[in-house]
Amino acid sequence: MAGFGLLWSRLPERVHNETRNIITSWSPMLAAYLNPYEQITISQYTDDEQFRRNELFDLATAYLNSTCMKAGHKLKAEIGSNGQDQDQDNTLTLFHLAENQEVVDSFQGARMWWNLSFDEHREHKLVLVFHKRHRELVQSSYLRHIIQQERELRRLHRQSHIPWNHPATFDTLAMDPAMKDEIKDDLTLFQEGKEYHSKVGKAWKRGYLLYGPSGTGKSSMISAMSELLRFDVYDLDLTTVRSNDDLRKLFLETTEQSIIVIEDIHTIEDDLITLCKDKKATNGGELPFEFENEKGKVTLSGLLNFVDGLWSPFGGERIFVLTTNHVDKLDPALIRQGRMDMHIEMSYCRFEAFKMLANNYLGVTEHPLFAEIQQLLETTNTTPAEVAHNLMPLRKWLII
Ligand SMILES: Nc1ncnc2c1ncn2[C@@H]1O[C@H](COP(=O)(O)OP(=O)(O)OP(=O)(O)O)[C@@H](O)[C@H]1O
Repeated sequence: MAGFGLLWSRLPERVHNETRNIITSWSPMLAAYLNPYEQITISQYTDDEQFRRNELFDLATAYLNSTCMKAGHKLKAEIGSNGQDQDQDNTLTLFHLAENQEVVDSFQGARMWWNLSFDEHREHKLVLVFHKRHRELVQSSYLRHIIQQERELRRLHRQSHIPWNHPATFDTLAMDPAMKDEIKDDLTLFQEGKEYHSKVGKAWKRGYLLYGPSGTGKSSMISAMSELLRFDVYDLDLTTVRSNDDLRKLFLETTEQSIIVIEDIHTIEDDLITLCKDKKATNGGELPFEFENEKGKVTLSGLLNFVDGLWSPFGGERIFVLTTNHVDKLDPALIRQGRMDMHIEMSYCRFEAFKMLANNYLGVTEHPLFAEIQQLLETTNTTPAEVAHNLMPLRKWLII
């Protein structure tokens, strides 16, 4: 190489221009041929217009933090929590790889060198270097192994941290059996609809509006959906959102195959509608499509884009569930067909639902006293939650 460098430095005087051009164009190929290593760069953000977070970067970083941590000499530390009560003394020290710390991983006997650094925009990037002969292994197995392992860990982690700890499934959900089947079929059709959605150019998402009084099983329904599809649940707290941009970031934090829930959507709409009405009054009666809420910048159209899943450029499947006790208060634009594809009324407990609850809680589907209970349920508005709550004392009666 030194000889080659020396020769190169002498070239201007000795070699004809054309020869120089040939050598110049050949030298990168020659260098690539001689260099036995290849590299893959994984940036923190994607290059497309959406400037999304690159999921592979996050998964690979998590993988390195857990798998190769012992090999790193330069680490960064911060205080984290174990996800439970923040006031308890349960803080953890979290370690991360520091910038420019190289770590080596080994996969099926092949060595992989990783380095975390900054790109020209001061965003983080990971560089993976490996021997040429492992190219196939890296492309077809190693990266897939990282993605699968970390997604599974994330799923388990999220499941243990989301407040969605309803154990309900469609089997235990007490509601009209025909409606239950319709919802299950709709969900299954959606899950199998990847090709259809890409063919018609629609985001692969489906919206469900769950409405009904408190205690009729809206949260239980979400749990049943997540159990049926094996999707994660994100319960979004929009009260902390300050702008459309925040809303977009929140959306981008969610992963594919997830159920994004906004509970009590009417409370958010209340803000918007009140302001909307105010503007209407001062705006010559024109109802503006975009307006500011009390916090300043969240707009109805931002909310609509959010539930339309428009910020998901590659359209991984997502389900949006809005719940409310006051369906009449919602803006028709938010719940129109195509945005909220199915409107599901969760209603008071009637006899069919009662029998399911009795089976869940007591293991009985028939009893002489049921006729009386049926009458009672048909003449009162009792929620399934109230029935469930009272089934234990009822046990005594039913067994006599
Ligand atoms: N349809 C139902 N089938 C089975 N159990 C139910 C049903 N509805 C309510 N329950 C029982 O009542 C409890 C509370 O119901 P859930 O939280 O699902 O109601 P909700 O409509 O989401 O109420 P809220 O609007 O107050 O959040 C559940 O944990 C479950 O035990």
